Amino acid sequence: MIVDKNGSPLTSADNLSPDTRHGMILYVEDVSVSFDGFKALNDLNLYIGDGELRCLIGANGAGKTTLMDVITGKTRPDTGKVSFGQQINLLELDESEIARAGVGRKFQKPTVFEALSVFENIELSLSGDKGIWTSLFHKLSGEQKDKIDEVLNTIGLEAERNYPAGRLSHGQKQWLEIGMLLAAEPRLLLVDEPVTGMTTQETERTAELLTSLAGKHSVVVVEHDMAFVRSIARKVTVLHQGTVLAEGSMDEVQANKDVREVYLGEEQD
Ligand SMILES: Nc1ncnc2c1ncn2[C@@H]1O[C@H](COP(=O)(O)OP(=O)(O)OP(=O)(O)O)[C@@H](O)[C@H]1O
Repeated sequence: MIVDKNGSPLTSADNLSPDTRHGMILYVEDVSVSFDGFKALNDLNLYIGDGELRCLIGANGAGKTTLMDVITGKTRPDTGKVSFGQQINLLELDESEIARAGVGRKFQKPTVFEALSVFENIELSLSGDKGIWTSLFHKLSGEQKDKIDEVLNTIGLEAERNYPAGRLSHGQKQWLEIGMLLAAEPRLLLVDEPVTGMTTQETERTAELLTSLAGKHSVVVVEHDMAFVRSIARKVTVLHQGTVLAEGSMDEVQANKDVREVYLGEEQD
């Protein structure tokens, strides 16, 4: 078995960066997923541009989580193709291989190590599968320290670098978790409902953070907070009954008759 520097087995996804020469980082084509005969995703097509920030909206049960689960390998579709760049077939990889290929996922609830400092939390995610003790007692290289500083700067937590993560506010924990993902340098970040439970100020800061990540990373944000979506999205995809109902700017989708009927109706004045 061939292993990488962390001792993890090498797979076809390692040493491969997604081929984005056509400007696309993610291709989801004709994907269907059934649970006991119920189609949670129904011939769904979604294309995410390299460096794009996309918002995914849709009522409860529209299929947003199932779609994220398919992209990250948690759920296998019955039919369809999912490709990372042009050449990496995500349906052939398991969840950890997909993460190592460069797809990061942030779940709604923050899961930081509360007793460890902000710095140590990021340090841990730099070191892959080595385990907590080896990671914390292993001497960091200058390059690794620079990387952690860069992440702290991006997420705006330099002043809190030595705080135990448990002392951070809810919003700061969410940013720290985004930072932990960034330490692994993902090309595509999937972010699930990042501003739930945040104060107005934290929500604004999160909008700035996610916007700043686009370009270097491609970011897909699932969110119910329409004001937040409006503040960050250039392009919005509306899911309904497991398929794409509409796609375009926030103004375009809000003006779309089908969208108004099934999803935004109650928000129109
Ligand atoms: N493991 C499962 N078994 C059976 N049905 C499921 C399963 N996972 C999801 N579903 C169903 O598939 C549909 C789509 O669910 P999904 O969680 O993807 O929607 P969602 O858009 O993420 O909704 P929400 O905004 O509430 O999180 C729902 O009707 C849900 O009940």
